[in-house]
Amino acid sequence: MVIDAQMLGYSRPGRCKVLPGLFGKDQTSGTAALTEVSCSLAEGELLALLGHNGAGKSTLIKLLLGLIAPSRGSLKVLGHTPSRGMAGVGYLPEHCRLYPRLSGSELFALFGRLKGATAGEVNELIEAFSLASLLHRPCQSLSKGQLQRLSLALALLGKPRLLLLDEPTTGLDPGAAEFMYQRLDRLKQNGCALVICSHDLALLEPRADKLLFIGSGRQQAFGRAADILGGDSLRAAYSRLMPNAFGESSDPELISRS
Ligand SMILES: Nc1ncnc2c1ncn2[C@@H]1O[C@H](COP(=O)(O)OP(=O)(O)OP(=O)(O)O)[C@@H](O)[C@H]1O
Repeated sequence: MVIDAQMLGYSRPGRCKVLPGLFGKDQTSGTAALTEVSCSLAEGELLALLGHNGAGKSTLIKLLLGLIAPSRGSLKVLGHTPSRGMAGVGYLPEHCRLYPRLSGSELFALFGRLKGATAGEVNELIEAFSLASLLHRPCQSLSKGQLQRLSLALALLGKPRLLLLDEPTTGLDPGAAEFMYQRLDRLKQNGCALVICSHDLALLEPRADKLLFIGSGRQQAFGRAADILGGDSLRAAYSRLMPNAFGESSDPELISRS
């Protein structure tokens, strides 16, 4: 099993106004950001992580990456308790902050060394992502789509067995988004497990093996896509499972203000 999460919960550390940091180590006294999430993912499967803005999707990704530790429940990634920078896991963040003045070739050299990638592997990625003509430009001069292509190629250094992608197609034109998903399809066929957090339901629908819906930090549904959809479109299932999904804002903070 690539991911095995049981009754996972995460509370943000509380803050004391009089003595800041008083509750810093006592995570149970903070705000619950994620509650009772149970899910699993095997090799070559794609899990679509769905939910409204602020639902807790990125928080779950941070738990899977070992950037934050669960407050409750158990979590294993590739058979281990997740830890920062663990081998076999690639990550494409929503806002990719690469060193702006470094060129693509410098970034490949840097991250390639960190991830133990061979020169052959780097060259394969440069070719697969059509990056050769962009490699000598500082990455701050690249367009959104070019930067996203470079970022995904960098995330694949070290041949990850699990790839986590947070909004991989936001801001991409339809051609660039399709290119991105074609690359992801190929990785999946080669056995890589994928977790994709995205609001682009049309691109996710034909590809997702499993669906995890999170609403206000709480799991609304998890299972095989075919079982959850039951013949519905992903948009219809989203609307059925997530109250106020369309039309009105589903962000509880916005609802309470309206
Ligand atoms: N560092 C932080 N400190 C305090 N609260 C935070 C922090 N990061 C996120 N939150 C809050 O936790 C909740 C879940 O945030 P999260 O980023 O996981 O949502 P999301 O589902 O990824 O949203 P989006 O689709 O908008 O990216 C939100 O209410 C958010 O405001």
